[in-house]
Amino acid sequence: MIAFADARAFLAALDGLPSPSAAATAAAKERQAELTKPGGSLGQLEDLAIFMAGWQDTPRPRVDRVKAVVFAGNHGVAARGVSAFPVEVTAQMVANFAAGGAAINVLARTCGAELSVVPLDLDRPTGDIAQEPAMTEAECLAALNAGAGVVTSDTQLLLVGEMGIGNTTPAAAICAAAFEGNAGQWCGRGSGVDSAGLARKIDAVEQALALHRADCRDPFETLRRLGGREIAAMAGAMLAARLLRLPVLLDGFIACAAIAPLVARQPEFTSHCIAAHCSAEGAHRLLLERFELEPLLDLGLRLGEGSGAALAVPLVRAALATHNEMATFAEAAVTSGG
Ligand SMILES: Cc1cc2ncn([C@H]3O[C@H](COP(=O)(O)O)[C@@H](O)[C@H]3O)c2cc1C
Ligand SMILES: O=C(O)c1cccnc1
Repeated sequence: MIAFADARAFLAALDGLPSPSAAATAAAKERQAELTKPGGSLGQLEDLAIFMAGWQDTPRPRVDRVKAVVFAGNHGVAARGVSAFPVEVTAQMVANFAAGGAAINVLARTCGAELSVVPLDLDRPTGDIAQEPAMTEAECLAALNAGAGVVTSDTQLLLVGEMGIGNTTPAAAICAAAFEGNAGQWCGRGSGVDSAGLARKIDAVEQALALHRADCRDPFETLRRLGGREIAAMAGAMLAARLLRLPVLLDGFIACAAIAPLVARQPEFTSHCIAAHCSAEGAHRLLLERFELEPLLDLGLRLGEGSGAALAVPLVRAALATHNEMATFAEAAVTSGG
């Protein structure tokens, strides 16, 4: 199990990221060229199969064990009226996840992912980022480790989602700190806040940046000052996945914002990640551009919970099924091209 002893260990892990297997990548490319289709004709499905082969270190990758984890947290900044919904909804949705009635329950079932939900101190909202750091060092480390600790090496594909009323506000602040730009550029309507609420949100992010930006020297400080428990947990889980060489399907704006400080420090961080979709929250596209990732799907989703990641699982399954089960030119006695 991955755990970080302190902030330095977390940062050191980022500086020593493992790479995919070059041999398995090359073998999977070779197999793709032998399958009964014009080379490249399965487009991104071919890339997905080769990507999975590299990270699983096998020319015949599999997706039998898909794990979805949803982290939940509450935010002090939500008291500023930055969301269309009241903070109680976070805990109510956690109960809904337990009862099986949320979108992610249905989508995880549909895509054959095992779902776990990790509520993080819901009765203790983080500090209001417009006034103080969201978390102490100990709280941020605990959240990172709560995320890292759920990632196990028997998983073949990881989906990371979140639930936290108000969390598009810290997500926007994190993006601005990691990648520059002003508050307005990174703020959208989240779960549907009205124009007055959006103005309060931009104002909160501006205040948070004025207060913390100069101290956001490294990804730990950015997550601690501007993030939230579920956001830090997502970052911890996606870093642990990398250390265990597990591929990750990235969900929406908040999941991507969670790793924005890691990518700003280590641009190569996302090489174990697939952008499952592009959210309707406008800043998600900006973030994916910064990550240099092309989303697989663009369905107008703006939900989070890992919903977009779950929807991309069938594409990964299809990519691996074609890769593993198609006949080669030799097997099918089909004449290959020059
Ligand atoms: C019922 C409900 C279910 C959700 N599931 C995910 N979110 C999404 O909306 C929230 C972020 O938007 P904002 O920053 O505007 O509050 C997060 O909880 C996110 O996961 C939900 C929101 C609601 C209301
Ligand atoms: O893109 C997301 O993940 C998102 C967008 C709006 C609200 N909640 C989540």
